[in-house]
Amino acid sequence: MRISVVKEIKPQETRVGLTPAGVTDLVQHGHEVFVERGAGDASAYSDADYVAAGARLVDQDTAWANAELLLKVKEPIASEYRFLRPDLTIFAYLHLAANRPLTEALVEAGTFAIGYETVQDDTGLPLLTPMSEIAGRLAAHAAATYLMSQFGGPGLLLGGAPGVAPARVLIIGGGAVGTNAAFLARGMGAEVTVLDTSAKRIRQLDAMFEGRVRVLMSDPHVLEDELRQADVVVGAVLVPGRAAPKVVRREHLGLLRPDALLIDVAIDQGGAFETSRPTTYEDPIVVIDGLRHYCVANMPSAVPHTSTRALTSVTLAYVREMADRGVAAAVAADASLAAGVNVRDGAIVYPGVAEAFPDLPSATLRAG
Ligand SMILES: NC(=O)C1=CN([C@@H]2O[C@H](COP(=O)(O)OP(=O)(O)OC[C@H]3O[C@@H](n4cnc5c(N)ncnc54)[C@H](O)[C@@H]3O)[C@@H](O)[C@H]2O)C=CC1
Ligand SMILES: CC(=O)C(=O)O
Ligand SMILES: [Mg+2]
Repeated sequence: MRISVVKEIKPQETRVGLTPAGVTDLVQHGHEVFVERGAGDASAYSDADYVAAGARLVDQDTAWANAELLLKVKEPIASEYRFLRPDLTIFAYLHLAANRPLTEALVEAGTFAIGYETVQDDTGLPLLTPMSEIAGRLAAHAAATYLMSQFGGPGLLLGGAPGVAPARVLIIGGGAVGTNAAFLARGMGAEVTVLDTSAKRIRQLDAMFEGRVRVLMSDPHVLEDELRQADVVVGAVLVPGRAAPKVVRREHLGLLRPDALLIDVAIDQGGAFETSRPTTYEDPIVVIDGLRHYCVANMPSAVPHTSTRALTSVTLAYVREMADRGVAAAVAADASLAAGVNVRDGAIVYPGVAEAFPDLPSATLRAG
């Protein structure tokens, strides 16, 4: 199969969709791999590394034109829509339920679109989890940084000091993001509370944290009480493939301290806070209703050396499966991969996306 890797052009996106080791693997399986010049630079992979691994270097247009299967990290942005076509499969984070223009573009082009974030196996979301783990850890870094005076914060040290109270971090959603944010924030000495709505998950977290983190079942009263006390609130909820539930509503903001920091990691699915708007690393914080919101939709791009490796380590097996069998046959044979299919043959086939855009064409995913 002809597989292409393009350079990410979303602002400040530094990851790349395949490492040179991944190229070697695919070439050994008899596939042709095209890599856009410079695609790996920010992840410390040079063009020479890709050539040594067996890839052919090409320009952007050629990479898109040659591809049967196109690997990316982030969703295509508007200037890339012109490359979408029916005989193309795209494998990337798509987050379509929060992105109507891209959903329309994929439907109109008839592109076969598989979102990393909805591939689902019996362990959960294997292609989302590594980036969630990284983003969760980075959320603790962001909390520590933006509580400091020099970064516009109230001047609080996350872990406090001997005899002085630590900061209070409220994490809403105790999955991969929430757990990793909690571990790191707790490790830095913060007083951490995690809210979730799944009794099963709450039991797991309770056992995992052994009393070092408060783990509470969320309900409207608990949420309001916790918001009143928080210095930092982290949005980390997910209902796979669907637009994020708006857990913190505009009217809740009045409960918060005026210098509280809101970090909405769930922004890629539309955000867990009603007031959130996506930001980038160029300007991560936006002040809305007087409160600082940190809403970077590609947090792992701050650490591309870590996150590019983590991403290829989980995507490669699926890429190899599609390349070896053909995309349609691989999807028909593997229910985990089939769960990743969001748009196919000009119709939305992922229920959570169809629900977000009821007026766009949708169909039930068929085998083959
Ligand atoms: N901004 C960024 O750069 C990144 C964002 N993400 C996003 O972070 C979000 C969370 O991802 P994961 O932790 O992997 O998901 P997950 O599925 O591991 O965890 C989500 C948790 O939220 C809980 N939940 C659902 N509805 C809730 C509600 N109303 N109140 C409280 N808890 C609720 C679930 O029970 C679950 O435990 C996703 O939208 C994901 O795409 C992930 C990686 C990077
Ligand atoms: C999950 C995702 O959207 C990211 O890593 O940027
Ligand atoms: Mg994202």
